[in-house]
Amino acid sequence: MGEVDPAFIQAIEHRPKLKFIEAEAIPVINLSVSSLSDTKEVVSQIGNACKKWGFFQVINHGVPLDLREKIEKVMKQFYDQSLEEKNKVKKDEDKAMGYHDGELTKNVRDWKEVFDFLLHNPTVMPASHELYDQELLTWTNQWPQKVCEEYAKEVEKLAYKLLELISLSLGLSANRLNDYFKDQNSFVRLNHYPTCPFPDLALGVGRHKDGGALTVLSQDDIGGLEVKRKSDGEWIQVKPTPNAYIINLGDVLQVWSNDMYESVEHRVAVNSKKGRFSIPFFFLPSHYVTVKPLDELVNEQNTPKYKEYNWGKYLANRKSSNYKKLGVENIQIDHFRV
Ligand SMILES: O=C(O)CCC(=O)C(=O)O
Ligand SMILES: [Fe+2]
Repeated sequence: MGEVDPAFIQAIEHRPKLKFIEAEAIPVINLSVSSLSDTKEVVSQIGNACKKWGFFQVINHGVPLDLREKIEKVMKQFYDQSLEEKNKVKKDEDKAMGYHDGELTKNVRDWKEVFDFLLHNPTVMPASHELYDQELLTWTNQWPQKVCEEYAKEVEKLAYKLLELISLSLGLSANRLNDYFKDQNSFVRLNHYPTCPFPDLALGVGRHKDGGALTVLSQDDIGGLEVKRKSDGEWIQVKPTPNAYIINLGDVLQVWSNDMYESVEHRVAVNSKKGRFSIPFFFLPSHYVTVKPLDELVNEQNTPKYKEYNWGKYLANRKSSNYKKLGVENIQIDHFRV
């Protein structure tokens, strides 16, 4: 990744900013509750953060710190290997999970390398994104490491806790959304953003919205994640908070909530001095789930704003654009707007 390869260059309007305005920080929410009134307060903070930002951070989240440190160590060891070694567990159009260093976001290459692994190994998925094709297949993990499995299970617990709090914040019962995750496609990504000689031209991950329900992200102390502020479209840095998790809502929650909450655009800036690591857990429904605005949240005045769609097909469609440069934009939730 040494030379200035034009494949990495962002269009001028999407290049990272060199100067940031002083901005109000993304809310930090303390999840440790000891009473019903504490829970109510947390639910209200989460609801407000979901409406205002689509992003928040959580502390006292219950994921053991030593496990997080262990997976960070394993991740660094993995990326320290030669490209030849890493390519032994490469993912491609047939193998959905594994290593890759050539992913694209919106047809521009990202300055990053990734390693993906499933929470549930194996996981059932549609064989293709074509709606007529009913064939299913299984996704499986490569390079299984015990610590990866343990970490994913702990973050899954946090994801359910957040799902329940979000559900309450929408005025629903705590477990209203849980059944959609019975055979979930959730996976963890180990992101490495190497130092970049032209950080003013490239991005670690180009602007995008996460397609799933929720993302539970651990970042190191380098910084680089930027969120598009809903009020004015400014890019705001998410300053690292030690041991916190960053939570953002994905397209599925936007649709379920019928736009009460939105999946907000974000991107990752890189830098020329230090590499950065981050670990998102993408909390994704089961492949057969039909995503549509929840019946409880629509009525005659507030009619459904989205057509229903099949989650597995949506995911398969997104995956198919990760490596190939397409002549068209890849699938976006706005394509399902009524
Ligand atoms: O590395 C980060 O901070 C965010 C990564 C991200 O947005 C993603 O992988 O979807
Ligand atoms: Fe993302």
